[in-house]
Amino acid sequence: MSLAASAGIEVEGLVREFKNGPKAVDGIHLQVAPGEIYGFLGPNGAGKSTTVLMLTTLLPPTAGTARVAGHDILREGPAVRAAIGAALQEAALDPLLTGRDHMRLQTSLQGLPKAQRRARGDELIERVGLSDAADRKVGGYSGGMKRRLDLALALVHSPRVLFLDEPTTGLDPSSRADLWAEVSRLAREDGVTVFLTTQYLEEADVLADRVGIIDAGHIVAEGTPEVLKAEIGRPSVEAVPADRADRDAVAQVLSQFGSVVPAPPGAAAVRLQSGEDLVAVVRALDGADLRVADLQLHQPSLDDVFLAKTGRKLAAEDSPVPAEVTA
Ligand SMILES: Nc1ncnc2c1ncn2[C@@H]1O[C@H](COP(=O)(O)OP(=O)(O)OP(=O)(O)O)[C@@H](O)[C@H]1O
Repeated sequence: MSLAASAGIEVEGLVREFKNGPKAVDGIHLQVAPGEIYGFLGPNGAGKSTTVLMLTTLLPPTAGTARVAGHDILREGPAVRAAIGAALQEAALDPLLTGRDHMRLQTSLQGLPKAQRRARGDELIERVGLSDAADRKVGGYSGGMKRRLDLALALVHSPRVLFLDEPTTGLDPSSRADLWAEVSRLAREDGVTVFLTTQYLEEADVLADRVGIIDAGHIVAEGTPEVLKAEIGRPSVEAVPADRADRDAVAQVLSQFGSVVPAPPGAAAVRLQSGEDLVAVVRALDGADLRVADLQLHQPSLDDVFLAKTGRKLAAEDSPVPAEVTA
């Protein structure tokens, strides 16, 4: 078995049809390499959770199969479950137990030797930033704290593959950024393969090495966020001259770098011929003795990708971008 197969995910023609319901997942193929963060992006009802339930062996597929960490989800369920960790949408937390109680139960359920349970629980509680709240009942935790505890519980047995189903839905930007940083660290430092579903464009964009966009049970686009966006179109650059009277002169200089696109009053913009041109634009403006108050590069977004593939916008409202992620 190849290394890729042993710690990654390989999905072949996976289908799930619900009785009297839709074909929630309609023949998807995908591969996730070991240590890769794969962002599974799609609107409500696209088939993301159904896919995760099948890959974690909680729901049998109608057709097709998959190998997770080298094990077939149909024939080797126990081996799959031993290799994976999962934080799903319905976190099974008991409001009357503390965070530390949950860790104690989970370390025991996962069969950790008694002598190691306490230390492993404390280590993970600290890693997800819950040390101060560890002895409080979970009923009093915020949504973000519950998500973080859920992540810690999923990590108890050091899984090689981690499934996160919409891990940051409903979280405030700072809790979201904390969780992104931890997921990023798990992949980069510990080599954990991460399959993460999300409705948030920025989450997929910032966190995922590769993104699969799912709509109505079909994967409509797949690739690195950069490549997907590059397929849609080149970035545009918009300049606001320091002196409004220079607008036409600035537009003239910009036009050497691409085709003119609409810009707000007082500004000029072009769609660049290549993504590398911003420095050249600055030099050219400088060379023409034109000062700019603002110069911005607008990259096409994953929403543009979704729009191009499905004819619809993915999200009317999206999450704000957290300040920093330590990727
Ligand atoms: N148990 C079920 N019985 C019947 N239909 C179902 C069942 N579970 C999911 N579906 C349907 O399958 C489709 C895909 O649902 P799924 O939960 O996988 O989507 P999702 O992309 O995870 O959406 P969300 O972002 O809302 O969680 C939806 O139309 C949903 O209504």
